[in-house]
Amino acid sequence: MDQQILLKISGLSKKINTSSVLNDIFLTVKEGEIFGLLGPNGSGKTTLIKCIVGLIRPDSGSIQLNGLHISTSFEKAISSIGAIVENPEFYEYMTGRDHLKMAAAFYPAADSDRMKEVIELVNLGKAIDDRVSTYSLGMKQRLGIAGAVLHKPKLLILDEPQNGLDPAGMIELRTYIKLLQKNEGTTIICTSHLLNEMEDLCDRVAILKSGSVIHIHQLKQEGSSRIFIKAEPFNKARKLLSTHFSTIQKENGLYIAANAERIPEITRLLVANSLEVYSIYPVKKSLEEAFLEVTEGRVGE
Ligand SMILES: Nc1ncnc2c1ncn2[C@@H]1O[C@H](COP(=O)(O)OP(=O)(O)OP(=O)(O)O)[C@@H](O)[C@H]1O
Repeated sequence: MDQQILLKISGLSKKINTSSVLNDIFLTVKEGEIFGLLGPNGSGKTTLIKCIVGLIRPDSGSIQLNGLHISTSFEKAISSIGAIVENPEFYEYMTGRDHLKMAAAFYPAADSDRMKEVIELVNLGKAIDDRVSTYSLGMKQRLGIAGAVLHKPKLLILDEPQNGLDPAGMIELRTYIKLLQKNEGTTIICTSHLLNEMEDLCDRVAILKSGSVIHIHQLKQEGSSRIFIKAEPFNKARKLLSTHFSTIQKENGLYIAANAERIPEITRLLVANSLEVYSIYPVKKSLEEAFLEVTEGRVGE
């Protein structure tokens, strides 16, 4: 079944002073997915997030959350969003629990059971009663997330949450974001300039450059545009395949440009030509490859 669209952005543009910071953005985010906004510094990620959460008003275009226009049904639409824009800020002398209590005061649904639930979800354990001054940056990020999901938002937005984290902190953060998606069905939008991190975390990624979406990359997909083949005799296989497909030789195998559905047909072709097939499987295009292709302007979506 097709996933429902939770967030729909159409024709969004924003100028700050005289420069265009967002240019005619079209995006849809599906319910339950982890969606990445990937782009270099200054590409417009934070500005786009600020438009979604109503911190700044776009010049044109529309943003709909669950079918509600942010511009006309702001309060209702925003009530299903939790967000951390830029760094989560805390009072160092207060405990993690004090902060959660303070945030819970805004949400009638955030009772003590929910508080317990979110503390478990981000695994703050006993540290929740320690002062924030004793927390690592990773713990602060997790406390920020706990506060942002107290009201069980449909959509959680995290702006560069990996900033300043060490590799272990990043792995930990990724684990909790994925847990939220799995256990609570939360849809998550996450911005970053870290390509590998986005690849490990997201289901889909939009690549931004100078305020425009230049590519949307599906990471967890069934289909594939390349197939890896190992067959013997190697030279005979290469000659045969290169007459039918665009072929690249790498290590001890061949990559051909074809979709996974063609594997049975290709296997038959190899066998009919008396080749021994040792391996044949689809290969997903990595985010890095897609990123290089679009930023070097070689292909579109
Ligand atoms: N309040 C502002 N005044 C002037 N220029 C701004 C303002 N906010 C953003 N910009 C400009 O808009 C562009 C996009 O900024 P934005 O912060 O959205 O990018 P970003 O992709 O989030 O980058 P970063 O990773 O550095 O936060 C930048 O060129 C920035 O200088």
